[in-house]
Amino acid sequence: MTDQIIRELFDVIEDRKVNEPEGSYTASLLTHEKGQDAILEKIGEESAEVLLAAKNDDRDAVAHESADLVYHLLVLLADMDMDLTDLEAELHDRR
Ligand SMILES: N=c1c2ncn([C@@H]3O[C@H](COP(=O)(O)OP(=O)(O)OP(=O)(O)O)[C@@H](O)[C@H]3O)c2ncn1[C@@H]1O[C@H](COP(=O)(O)O)[C@@H](O)[C@H]1O
Repeated sequence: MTDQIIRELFDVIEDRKVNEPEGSYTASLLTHEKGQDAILEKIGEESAEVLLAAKNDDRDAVAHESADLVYHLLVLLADMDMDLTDLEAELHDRR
């Protein structure tokens, strides 16, 4: 289930990268004038929001901000022409 939704999300992100549809937040990040820094800034922001939510013991907010963080990490992988299998391989190697 978790595997599947992450794969689905990554496929959408890759589609946005190729097709750059109007109004796509993902496409706007991937084509941002700041380049990769735009994505890295979001990862920094979302990480801080996860920390804040955890410090406030707010489980709903931790879930919400973690989803934002995972999404932006996947955008970074796509930006770097990496595949989800790169991440999966790394996680498997640690088992
Ligand atoms: N999973 C996400 C996703 N998570 C976060 N975001 C965006 O990331 C931004 C987060 O930045 P901020 O925290 O500054 O924004 P915010 O308004 O405070 O939002 P929240 O903290 O309340 O999330 C918001 O604009 C969110 O809309 C996402 N945008 C898109 N997706 C997925 O990507 C798909 C394609 O989206 P488009 O590229 O827009 O078509 C969507 O169908 C979703 O499945």
